[in-house]
Amino acid sequence: MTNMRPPQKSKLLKVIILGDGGVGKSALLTRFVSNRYEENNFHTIGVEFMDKDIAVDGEKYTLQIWDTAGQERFRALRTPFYRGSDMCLLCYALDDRDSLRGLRLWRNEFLNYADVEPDRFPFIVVGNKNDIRAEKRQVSSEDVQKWCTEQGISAHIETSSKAATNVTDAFVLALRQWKKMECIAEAEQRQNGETINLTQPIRLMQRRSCCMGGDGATKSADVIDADDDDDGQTTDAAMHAPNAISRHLFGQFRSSPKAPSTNYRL
Ligand SMILES: Nc1nc2c(ncn2[C@@H]2O[C@H](COP(=O)(O)OP(=O)(O)OP(=O)(O)O)[C@@H](O)[C@H]2O)c(=O)[nH]1
Repeated sequence: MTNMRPPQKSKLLKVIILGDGGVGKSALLTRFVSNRYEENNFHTIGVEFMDKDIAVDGEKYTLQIWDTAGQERFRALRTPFYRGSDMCLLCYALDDRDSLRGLRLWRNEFLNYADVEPDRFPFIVVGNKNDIRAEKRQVSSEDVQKWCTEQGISAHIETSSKAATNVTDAFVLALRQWKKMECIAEAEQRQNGETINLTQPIRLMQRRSCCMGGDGATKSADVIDADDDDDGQTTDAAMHAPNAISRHLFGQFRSSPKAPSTNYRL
């Protein structure tokens, strides 16, 4: 006999990162999962995913994060992988005004192929490259706030994969948005008198299909505990590079180099 609770199983959640080519989606994923940054990244072709364990508010999650090709010509390669996503990071670069405007198309493309309810799906907006010099910045906090309000998105955050700023926070923010949506869905189910399966996340959205990577995914060796900090903020310094990381590619790379703030208290 023991009083010990059985080890808590972590929930597997599929996260998708969308945005124009070159805004830094792959850099964000690499920084989050393996705490590395490369100046000369390759364009993604198709999609690739990596897993990362994270603990938020005392609960464990495995985030299966899908990085997609931002270039228009790879549309057909990326869209089949949208279904089954639990949350979406819409990513733009702070030195590229057009990449913020482009998020409307990204959101529409996602809604179209993922077949989810627009008002019930956890989107967050991520402004990457906030390490750039002030004179290079093309998007102000007011611009992004206005855009988010127009689109009905309640959370945005600025990050820098290069300087390792707010990267973990961006994923925690998305996770908290997902939890918020789950709570709303659960409350609605209760109101409607439906049976709630407490072992499963509540799904308002169309569910995942063949695109999940399952057990074959390589996971980072370390676990981020987003609750560790005294002030409730997560920090990238809390991350450690894992021993062996590999990406699961659903396309290939081609080798051509390319050229903190949030509205949300975590
Ligand atoms: N200054 C700065 N540059 C960054 C940052 N993140 C990425 N970059 C630069 O932006 C380039 C493109 O980054 P990627 O991560 O490949 O962009 P992507 O959005 O994945 O691009 P696609 O694969 O074409 O969709 C990198 O090679 C870096 O030079 C950042 O936080 N700050």
